[in-house]
Amino acid sequence: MTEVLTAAQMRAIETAAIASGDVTGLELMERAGRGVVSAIFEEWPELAPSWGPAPKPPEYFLQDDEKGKHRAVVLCGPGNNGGDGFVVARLLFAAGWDVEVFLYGDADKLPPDAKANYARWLELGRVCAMSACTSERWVGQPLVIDAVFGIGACRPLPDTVRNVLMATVNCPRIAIDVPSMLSSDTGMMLSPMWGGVGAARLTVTFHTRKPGHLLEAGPENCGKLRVVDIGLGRFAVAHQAHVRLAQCHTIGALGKGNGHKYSHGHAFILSGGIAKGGAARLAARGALRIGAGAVTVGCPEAALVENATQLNAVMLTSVDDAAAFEGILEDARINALCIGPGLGLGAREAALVGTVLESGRAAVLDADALTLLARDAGLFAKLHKSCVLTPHAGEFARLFPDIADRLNAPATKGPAYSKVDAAREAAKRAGCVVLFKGPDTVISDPKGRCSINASVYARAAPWLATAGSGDVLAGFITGLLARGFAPQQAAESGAWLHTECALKFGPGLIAEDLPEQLPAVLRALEAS
Ligand SMILES: NC(=O)C1=CN([C@@H]2O[C@H](COP(=O)(O)OP(=O)(O)OC[C@H]3O[C@@H](n4cnc5c(N)ncnc54)[C@H](O)[C@@H]3O)[C@@H](O)[C@H]2O)[C@@H](O)CC1
Ligand SMILES: [K+]
Repeated sequence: MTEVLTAAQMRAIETAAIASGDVTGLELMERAGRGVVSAIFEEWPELAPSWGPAPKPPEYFLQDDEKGKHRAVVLCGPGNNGGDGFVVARLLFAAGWDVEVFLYGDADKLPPDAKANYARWLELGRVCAMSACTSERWVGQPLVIDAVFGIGACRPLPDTVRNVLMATVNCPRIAIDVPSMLSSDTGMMLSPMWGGVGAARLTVTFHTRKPGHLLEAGPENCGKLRVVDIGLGRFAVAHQAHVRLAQCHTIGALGKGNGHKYSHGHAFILSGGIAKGGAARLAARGALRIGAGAVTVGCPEAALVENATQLNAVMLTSVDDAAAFEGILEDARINALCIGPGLGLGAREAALVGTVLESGRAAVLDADALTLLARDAGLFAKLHKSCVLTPHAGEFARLFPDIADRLNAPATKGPAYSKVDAAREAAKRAGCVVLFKGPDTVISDPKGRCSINASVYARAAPWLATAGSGDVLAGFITGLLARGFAPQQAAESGAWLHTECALKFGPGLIAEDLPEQLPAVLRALEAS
């Protein structure tokens, strides 16, 4: 499932499923609880009930010496996340575990399905108040089930809950749906936790990933992430509101068929002056490798010799000023532009940004071009729907200071404002695609169509944090624009391929390596 759903969308789907008569809320809660227990046993098969000789448990799961039982402590909250917790408690108990349950909140005020499962648990064991969950409980490191808050968490944790969660630091903790101190819409910590003690070992969520699993502090706090199917597949949310996981679009379109080089597009990369050309050259290499038929670097006359010694398949021409560039753009075959990497921030460069935008051609604006846009509202106003902006967090804050402030403000009440919301608002204001970079890159078009390229979990590629890697990304997107990809698809596919190239190379990666991984990555993609 490539959809990523917010809390509100998840609730809408649940409501639609129940209204259809297909399933009750109680049944969904049962499926959720069963899914959590199955995920635990799949993750640690040695804990699953077995008819054979008792397998040796991992060291961190205490076996009660007398009874030989595994031990779990289930921390339940006042909503349906707590309800899932009561189901898990019952199922672990049925599997022969020793289970203790604590509740934050008033049992009389539990929502109906949670209350039903609370009552079922009471037939098997006790429920104590969260304030009675004292530290001796954690001796021997029982399995901790965090069912305090799920998608309903929207403000800082109550002290009682925060203290209990902090005290479980040495225990394996399984978060139901989302770790309780994390906003499922934003991935931001609702309450600070010292030195990562909030991190779960495993998070089991339902139906789809939520933005908070992928954005900001989410990945480092979820541990492993598992998505459990609870049978909501046929209930959809309105398409415009969708956020999807980024993917590579229409890879078939990158095949070269029988065309000649110019039928595969001509990308033009503008460069800075002497000793500043490396970034543009990296972008050019990326554009060429990803499939643009021809790529040209344009630099000031004084930098021609330097660039000529470094470029072969990439063509080179001098662009001393905006007037010269206007002349070059009379060649209608130039169909994608890239400006910003290593560009500089002077008058020549600002004028060039203006020419790029006035040409109406598909264009990637990165690095220094973003700073120039932030400085000049007149330039910003020239952005159009064939542009792609590729800011990292600092550049984003310069371009959209009010949006960045809103994004960084602590959440005190829901619904929270996420990196997805920020990218959408920025794209709408700019009137073009915005690719907001990070390990959790968010790509949005002005209509709010949005995807997340998450280089996290199995796709974590920390080696991408290397000088010049953003220049290559700008080149990838420019190359895809030259091949005729729509801006949103070019940005999304470029970001996805960028991560894949980093994964293919692995540790030790430098920016030059990225384009060189593309042939193998594209071949594998074609084969799949
Ligand atoms: N939506 C669905 O399709 C399904 C939801 N299920 C479970 O239901 C959960 C959502 O349940 P709810 O909507 O009841 O939400 P939660 O159980 O996440 O929490 C909501 C309750 O906690 C309170 N609360 C939130 N933050 C608080 C804070 N910091 N301090 C004190 N109180 C706080 C809220 O006021 C509300 O009473 C999901 O996360 C999931 O675990 C599952 O049972 C299966 C299906
Ligand atoms: K939780």
